[in-house]
Amino acid sequence: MEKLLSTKTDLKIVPKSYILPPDSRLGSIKLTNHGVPEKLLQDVLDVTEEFLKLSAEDKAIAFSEDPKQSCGLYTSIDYMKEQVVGSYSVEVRKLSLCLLDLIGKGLGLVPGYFQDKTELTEVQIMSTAHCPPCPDPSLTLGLPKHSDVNLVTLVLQEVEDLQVLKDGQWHTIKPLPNAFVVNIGYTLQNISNGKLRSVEHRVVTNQKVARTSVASFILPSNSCQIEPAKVLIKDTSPPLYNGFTFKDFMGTYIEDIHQKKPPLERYKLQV
Ligand SMILES: O=C(O)CCC(=O)C(=O)O
Ligand SMILES: [Fe+2]
Repeated sequence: MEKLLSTKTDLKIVPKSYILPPDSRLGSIKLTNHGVPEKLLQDVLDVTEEFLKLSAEDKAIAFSEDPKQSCGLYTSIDYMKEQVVGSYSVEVRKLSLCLLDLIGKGLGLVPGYFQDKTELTEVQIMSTAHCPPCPDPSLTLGLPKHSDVNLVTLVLQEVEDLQVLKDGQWHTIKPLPNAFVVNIGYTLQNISNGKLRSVEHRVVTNQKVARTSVASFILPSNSCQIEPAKVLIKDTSPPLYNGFTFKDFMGTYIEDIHQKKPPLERYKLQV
């Protein structure tokens, strides 16, 4: 994979095992040997944990109700920390786009499908989730059950509390050292005309250790039109979903999540 990052357009070197189907067992891929330096992975988790250990007053300085407001304050007081988070976000974006190239190849899309239409992968959001040890894990979750709204999410995790739902059963995704967990989001499910499916996941709590994870999401711009890729539509495989602008989908996604409805259901076509 290291080679891939520097020779992105030459996909002939990709071993078949990197191309679809990913992990058909659980619908969630563990990505190793990806070329992002191990030290950078550890450093970004360390910087995140340091931030979370700050006092509530210090963290409040970086707080904003506005989701468009970036949290630059903490890392910008320290050049080294800014470098870590900056380099990490660049590397993880490169890797995500590379992965989307491979997914596109696996689906039979034209080379560069995700990157040539720059609007499709214009936005990157990084988030962190922190769960302190919980005296009674049966009483609460770290993150409730959901599927991601975007194209792909790369999660760094060290503690095994991430679970995915498969055939009505929750399965724990065991962390592998220096690996990313890759989750497919609803936007990619629509583009792939259902060939790839977003996976429902949640984070449970545990009694013994605190857990911190760092997730990076690749999303379209708000005005981007999302629809099943034309090359995937044939007499034998009609479109499964209506198109939408990403902004409209974000709105209905939030509404449907609150009402516990599957967010792509209202866009489904009768076939
Ligand atoms: O913390 C994790 O392992 C998962 C995070 C996640 O699912 C999310 O932020 O959407
Ligand atoms: Fe998620």
